[in-house]
This record gives sequence, structure tokens and C-alpha cells, in this order.
Amino acid sequence: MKTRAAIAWEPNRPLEIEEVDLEGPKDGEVLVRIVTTSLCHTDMFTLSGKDPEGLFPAILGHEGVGIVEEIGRGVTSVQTGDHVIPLYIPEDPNCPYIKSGKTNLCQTIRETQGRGVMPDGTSRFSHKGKMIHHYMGTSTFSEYTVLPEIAVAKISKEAPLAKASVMGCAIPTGMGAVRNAAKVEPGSTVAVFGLGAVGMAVIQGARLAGASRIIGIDTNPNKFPLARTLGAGDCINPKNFSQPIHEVIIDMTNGGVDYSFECIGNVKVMRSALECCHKGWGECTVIGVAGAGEEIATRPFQLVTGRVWRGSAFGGVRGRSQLPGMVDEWLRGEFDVDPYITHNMTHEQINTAFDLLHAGESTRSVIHFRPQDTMLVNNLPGKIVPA
Ligand SMILES: NC(=O)C1=CN([C@@H]2O[C@H](COP(=O)(O)OP(=O)(O)OC[C@H]3O[C@@H](n4cnc5c(N)ncnc54)[C@H](O)[C@@H]3O)[C@@H](O)[C@H]2O)C=CC1
Ligand SMILES: N[C@@H](CCC(=O)N[C@@H](CSC=O)C(=O)NCC(=O)O)C(=O)O
Repeated sequence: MKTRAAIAWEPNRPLEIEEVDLEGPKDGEVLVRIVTTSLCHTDMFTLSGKDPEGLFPAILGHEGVGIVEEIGRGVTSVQTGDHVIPLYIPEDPNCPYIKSGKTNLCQTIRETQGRGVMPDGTSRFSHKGKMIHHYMGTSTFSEYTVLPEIAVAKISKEAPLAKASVMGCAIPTGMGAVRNAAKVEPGSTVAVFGLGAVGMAVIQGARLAGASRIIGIDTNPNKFPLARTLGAGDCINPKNFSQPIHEVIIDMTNGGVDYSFECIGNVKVMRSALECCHKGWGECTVIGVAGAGEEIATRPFQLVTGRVWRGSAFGGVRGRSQLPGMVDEWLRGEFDVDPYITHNMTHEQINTAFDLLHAGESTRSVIHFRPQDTMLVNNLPGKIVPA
């Protein structure tokens, strides 16, 4: 079949909307029509060329929501018409990592996914005979995409497809890191470095966990109003202080915070996020993605004296068994998705989403493949970017 896709031909080059060829789903695969997709910093990270797994040409995009159009032989967990969220971390119940019960990091298709191909080692995408790589096993910047059955989460049809894409990455990543990685307890003090969509989801998750104090840290003060709305009692800008930010936080909290989260991808900030944690028990969770070759550093004494440094991928959430429940939480009104969506635009405008994110002017831009179906609806959060 033919489908329209935003192709990343090479690093640091704007995406180009092209009609590409898409092979149908093979055994164990599903064809999904993406209804909306949103831009995450990780897409921009890969387009920058800093991603060691960044292969070009590719169809990027990993935060999306869609409808199953066709299922391949052997597929049993979804059917045509189901509403699904593509998973860049799949969930194979037969994967030893999943069976361990200790992680969400399913490894069943990780090797081929890292090479931009499907489990059989081939791509379903091509353009004028040239192979186009998949991305993170999802490629949601194409209107139609093919994924393995283990990489789709069936969600409630009550979830508005105009907004649900943000449940494909940022929100489970941030809220899940609070719940599953850090296990923030009621009454805790929390510092959140980076107030993009991921950091905002951490704030929302910390508030729901009953944190007594949430400090938002960002070099862009325009992020502070939303951070406060979602639960940050303090918002501070490192540029406003002569002393290191971790010392500022230690002074503010009489010794340091119980939990911190790095939601930027800056290895120097990752150190500050650790060293602002309380001696004896403070725990830092790294969510941000840093480029190949970048390393973190601290004095071992920081760890010897009780601080913990950990990481979190997709918030530790198991996509097929746990993400649908998070969507249901949203639908019950236990948290909100609207505040994350700052811009709405058509597929043809996708490079504007990158420009807005790079400029720090957006939280999440939602790309609508069929604007007549999802962009011209009532109560759409955020701005509609004029053509
Ligand atoms: N581990 C995981 O599963 C996931 C990781 N990520 C990563 O999380 C990070 C955040 O993603 P988004 O929220 O989409 O990014 P974003 O670009 O929307 O937000 C980053 C925020 O950090 C702020 N910032 C930049 N440098 C700073 C500094 N030195 N000090 C304080 N604030 C600073 C920016 O102003 C911005 O508000 C990225 O590195 C992304 O790749 C995203 C999703 C999932
Ligand atoms: N290819 C990148 C990997 C960067 C990374 O850490 N990815 C996260 C998700 S970021 C989503 O927005 C992740 O879940 N990683 C788990 C995994 O198995 O890759 C690189 O190599 O740096």
C-alpha cells in the first residue's frame, strides 16, 4: 500500500512528507492507522545525529495513537478496529526480562528494533525502491505503520484520539518513574529538573503520590506557570543563582530532597540532581537521554553516604498490561492530559513542531493526520497552528 510519511533523510535536515510504500503485516504483525502523534524530545535527539542507534533514512515518531486496520496471521490480542498505542518498549510475556518481574525492558525485538527493522530483519517501508528504516519499532510519523503484535497496547475506545498520543510516551514515562522507579511516598520532598512534558508528568505523578513539596527547576521560566498548575510549589531557574543549583536546593530543603528526577538529558544536571538528594536516603532517577559517549560523574562518597542513582525507561510501565489502566485513570479524571498539549497541527506542518520544541515554546505538539476528524473538534486543548 501507499502511505504518507515524514521521512528523516539525514541528521539535522527537516523532515520531508513523501508518499512511501508500506508492505502489509506479516505473521504476528499488525497494520495501524495513526490518528495523532506528538513530538517528544527523543525524536529531536535522534534527528540531531547524537543517537548511536539513529539510522537514516528513517520514519521517526514514537508517541502516538491509532486504529488497527489489519492483523497478520497468528495475531490474537487485537483485532481490526481496536484503538491502540504503539509501544517502543514492547511486552512479550515469554521474554525472560518480562518473566523476571523485575523490569519492563522487554528484549524480544530489541536487537532488530535497534537496527530499524522488523523482527524478521527487514523493513516494511520503502521509497522508490529504497529501504526506509523503522524507528523505535513505531514510526508514528507515518499515517500507516506496521508493528509486531507485542508492540501495541489496546486502549479504551472512550479515549479521545485527538489527545491520547501523549499517553504513548511522556505521561507514562514521568508518572511511571514516580510510581515504579522511585516509589515516592506521601509526604516526600521532590525536585524535578527539566519542565518539558516528561518533567510535567513527574510533577503530576508526585502530586498524586502525595508529595509534600515539589520543586521545579528549569532554565526557561515560561515553563513555571504550568509546573505550578500541576503541583510544583517552588519553581527555580539555575541561571538566577551564583551557587550551584544542588546547593540552592539543599538550602531550600534543610539538607536535600527525598527524590529527584532528571528530565533533560544533560549529564551535568544529572550530577546536580543526585547531589541535591538528602544524605542517607535521597534517590535520584535519571529519565533524560544523553548522546553517545556522554558519561555521568560524581564522587563515590555521594553514594557511600546513602544516595541512590537509578534510571527509568518508559516509567517502568509494561505497555500491554499496564498502559491501558493508566489510560483508564485518565478517563476517570484522576489526572489530566490537556495541559500537556500546547499546539495542534497537520502532518505537513510537522517541522514546525520541531521548531517549537527546540525554541522551548511547546510542551507537546500534536500532529493530526486527518484534521477534519480530530482537529476541528470541540474543546481541543492548545493552539491550532495556522497553515
Ligand atoms: N527514559 C525514557 O523513557 C524517556 C526519556 N525521555 C527524555 O527525557 C528528556 C525530556 O523529554 P521532553 O520532556 O520531551 O523534553 P523537553 O525538551 O520538552 O524538556 C526539557 C526541558 O529541560 C529544560 N532544560 C534544558 N536544559 C536545562 C538545564 N541545564 N537546566 C534546567 N532545565 C533545562 C528545557 O528548558 C525544557 O523545558 C529528554 O532527554 C528525552 O529524550 C523522553 C521520554 C521517555
Ligand atoms: N537509541 C538511544 C536510546 C535512548 C533511550 O534511552 N531510549 C529510551 C526511551 S526514550 C523515549 O522517548 C528507552 O526506553 N530505552 C530503552 C531501550 O531499550 O532502548 C540510545 O542508544 O541512546
